[in-house]
Amino acid sequence: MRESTAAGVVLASGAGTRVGAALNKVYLPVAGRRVVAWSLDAFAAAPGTGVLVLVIRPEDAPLAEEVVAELPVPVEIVAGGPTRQASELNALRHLAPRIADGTVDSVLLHDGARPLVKPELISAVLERTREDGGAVPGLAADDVVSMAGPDTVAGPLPGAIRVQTPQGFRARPLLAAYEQAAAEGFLGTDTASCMERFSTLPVRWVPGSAENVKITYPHDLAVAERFLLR
Ligand SMILES: C[C@](O)(CO)[C@H](O)COP(=O)(O)O
Repeated sequence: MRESTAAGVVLASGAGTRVGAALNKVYLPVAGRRVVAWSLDAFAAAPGTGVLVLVIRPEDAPLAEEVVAELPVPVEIVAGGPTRQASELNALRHLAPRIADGTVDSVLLHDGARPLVKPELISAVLERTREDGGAVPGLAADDVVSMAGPDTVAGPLPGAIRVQTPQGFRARPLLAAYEQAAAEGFLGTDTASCMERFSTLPVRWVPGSAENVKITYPHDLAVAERFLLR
């Protein structure tokens, strides 16, 4: 019988303009390494993700090569597209032969800009993905989350959670959903938004981590550095 594994897909093909740096934010240094090196390392340490893919902007290829050369496991580099949706699709098409033959049974997609993800969270998402088909990490909001009008609030959104990555899905329905989304020109905010629209898989949530911050603004780098050096 053929062995199946999960694939970790780390997305590093965004522009990251909000951080205000000349360099793609995932290659900025934090706690002595580049941001994306921390993210990839967590996947390398997680049991069960036997395939690792890094999705890049072609112009970042020399930096990406430098990062993957220092990792303890092989990383497959794939060129991203103009949107997150297109980059995810490129990664899934790259994996398509292994998805078709069952070698890759699940795919976990992760923001390269979340360097504090822990192998334990990756494992929790993978376990729930294998059980139910789809899983994301979520954090209950500490503050009230309200719908905002132009200058008023329209009441709390009950049960709101903050969604993080990695987001995991069974590989075959994931690829099928992304192909259908591409045919219909759909642009999602994250993997779950595409799956909610184009698949019948439930998207479960597992407890995320307050430390699993996303580098979006300059101050996020300082926060991440403090956590990583601890
Ligand atoms: C996927 C995500 O991390 C969920 O919170 C988030 O949507 C990514 O946002 P970005 O603007 O693409 O960094």
